[in-house]
Amino acid sequence: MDHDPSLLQMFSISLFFCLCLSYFYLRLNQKSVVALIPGPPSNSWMFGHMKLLLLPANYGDFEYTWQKEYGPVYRIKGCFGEDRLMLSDPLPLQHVLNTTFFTHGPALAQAISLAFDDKAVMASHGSRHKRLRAATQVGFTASAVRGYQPLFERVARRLTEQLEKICALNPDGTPTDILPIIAEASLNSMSQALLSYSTEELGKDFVTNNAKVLSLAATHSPTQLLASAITSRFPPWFWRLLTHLPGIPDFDLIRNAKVFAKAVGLKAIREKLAAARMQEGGVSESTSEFQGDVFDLLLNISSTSSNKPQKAVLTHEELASQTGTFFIAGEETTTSAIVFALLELAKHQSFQDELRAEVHHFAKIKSVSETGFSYDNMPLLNALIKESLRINTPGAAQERAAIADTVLPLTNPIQLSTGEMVHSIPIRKGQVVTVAAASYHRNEALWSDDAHEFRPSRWLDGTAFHGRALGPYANLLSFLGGQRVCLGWRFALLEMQVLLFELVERFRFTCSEDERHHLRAQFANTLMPVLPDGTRGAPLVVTRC
Ligand code: HEM
Repeated sequence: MDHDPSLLQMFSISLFFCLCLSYFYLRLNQKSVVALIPGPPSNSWMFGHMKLLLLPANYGDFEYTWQKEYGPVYRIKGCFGEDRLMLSDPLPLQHVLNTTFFTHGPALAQAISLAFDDKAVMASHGSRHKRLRAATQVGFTASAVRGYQPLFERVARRLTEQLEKICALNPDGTPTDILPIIAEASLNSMSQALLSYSTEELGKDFVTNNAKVLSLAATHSPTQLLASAITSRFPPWFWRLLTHLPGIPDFDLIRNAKVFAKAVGLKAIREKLAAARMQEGGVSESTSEFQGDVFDLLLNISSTSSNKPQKAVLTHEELASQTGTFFIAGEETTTSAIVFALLELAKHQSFQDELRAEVHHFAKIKSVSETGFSYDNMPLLNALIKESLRINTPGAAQERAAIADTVLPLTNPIQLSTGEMVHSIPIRKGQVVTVAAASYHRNEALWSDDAHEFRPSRWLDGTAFHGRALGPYANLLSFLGGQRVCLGWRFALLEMQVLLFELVERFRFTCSEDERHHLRAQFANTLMPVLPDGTRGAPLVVTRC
């Protein structure tokens, strides 16, 4: 039997189109497994759970209850009906952080792209991110950071002098808001250890714009949640273009902050290279252990080398592009960590007394032998830092999105709403997940029944979680982990150790029951203490001891 070739052709084409249509129909209508994972009900299509997650009176008011009810892996609704996964189970968290299947989630990527230079390590991806990380890491290794200790100690002395004056002016013990004071010390630590600059040398333009960008990032409202949910779906070039539109004050601010930060970086590089050239051929004047600040190390001019600039891995342009990121990433996070540690001390007076005894003991050792002394040898000081970072982690929740289809492994199986038990979750490209660091730190299955309590002794009696390693420090997710692990985590820890040591040695911190009751922890970019009127602040009674 003869077939009409044109009929056969038409039949093949129609079959092909039918198959394509069915594929797209099935793909669009195929319910993702994530949609079948149990989670809290939502009564708002527009906001989903985002207001409850990000704008509660006290961070975690809802999230910690959801974790208790649904376990360490559950589904929540994002804005406009989107399904999102909340993760505080170490096994899928490891997959998210340590593999290349995930990148910054859309809202986080948008914030990073707006705030940071596109050559900055935090805003880079793929091979460029790898190269920039490897190059910038040089300024943040254990031995490099040890070299910054005298700089942090100088900042700590200035901070204690400032507090002495406040105590002298305030003998009746009215509370002092310590947040701006610690923020200033943190900025000072950054400028000293990064560039060997005083805060004044950074210039007024840079300091004021930086502060404004930080306070812009610190405001969260329902409207901003919606705006971010919509605009974060646009490609990054679109947001960058937006920041160049003149006449919009917030964009002017963001643009200026980037320009000022880069200018400060370029100025520091020029000055450092000129100073190194002046000493070229001469013997280094430095006899101290100070090898140089972060920029010296990244420019490959340190006092232990011949001071002759050698070929650095970063171009000067690339190094200057990191300035704003280092300041923004390091300043507020460290301020939050130190302020919360002081608030915990104010709430736990007997622990504060024990810690002060330890500090006085080590201060004697330090005064007779700098070499025999290390902040790492102080059990209570380090227990305070770990416990406070666990309970008040500055980066409480971090958004990630899958860049390819993948499968999330689970520690324990989950029963889907269909009744089926699953041991892993297939994830589609684009799926948004939350690395719920704060929930992970309070996961009772890992940290025991008292996970919500501040109990520093857990770090000394072996009851802190010692399981699957997450994060670079104490199994905590405060500095995240994997390829995006915080570049400055050792820097931040030493800064915290030095500042807390000096503060506890000289001052007692207290707060009334009433003030304690009114303080809230809110998360907008960073977890911060907030006063009843919604402004950030941490009023404590500071007395000389
Ligand atoms: C207690 C203080 C600090 C905390 C809690 C903290 C936390 C974090 C977290 C959670 C991330 C990952 C963000 C993400 O990918 O979603 C991060 C990244 C980063 N941090 Fe920190 N940080 C602190 C201090 C610092 C300091 C002092 C510096 C620099 C001097 C710094 C520089 C960076 C940089 C450059 C990144 C980006 C790394 C990358 O994308 O590869 N951080 N930090």
